[in-house]
Amino acid sequence: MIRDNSITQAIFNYYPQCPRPDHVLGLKAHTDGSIITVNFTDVEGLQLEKNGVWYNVPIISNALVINIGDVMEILSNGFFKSLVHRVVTNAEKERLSLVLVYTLELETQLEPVLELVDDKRHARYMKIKLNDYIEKYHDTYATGTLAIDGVKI
Ligand SMILES: O=C(O)CCC(=O)C(=O)O
Ligand SMILES: [Fe+2]
Repeated sequence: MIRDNSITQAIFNYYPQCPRPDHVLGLKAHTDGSIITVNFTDVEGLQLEKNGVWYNVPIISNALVINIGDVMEILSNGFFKSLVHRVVTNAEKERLSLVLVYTLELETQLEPVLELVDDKRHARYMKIKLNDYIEKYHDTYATGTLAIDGVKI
């Protein structure tokens, strides 16, 4: 499924020092629209959400943080969950992260892989072309909802 035209994006995120971290987020809550995202940073700020609680992702020297993205959630029929995460700002330090976003060819039809669908476990995500999913992703990002919720059956 991952072919020559599969897309990998490298994104540098820069978060300047912020005098009011209690008022300003670095990046609002979202899931990634990727298969996986690899994140390299050496300053805290990334948080993930579980059951309504935000947890700090610790910095481990020279370690990468790997996030599961929406495409993996769809392909795995929900076995792997795409994580909601955000970045908070910091009054003392600026922060830089390098994020590698791995995804598929834009023409790929996303749907749960057939081996993970049977009578007992029906497909939990509707079929959608990656291109169309990305369009939904940008629309929902702007409105603060999650694209993945819109393709659940
Ligand atoms: O800056 C970070 O650590 C995370 C950035 C992020 O979540 C993203 O680019 O999707
Ligand atoms: Fe992200």
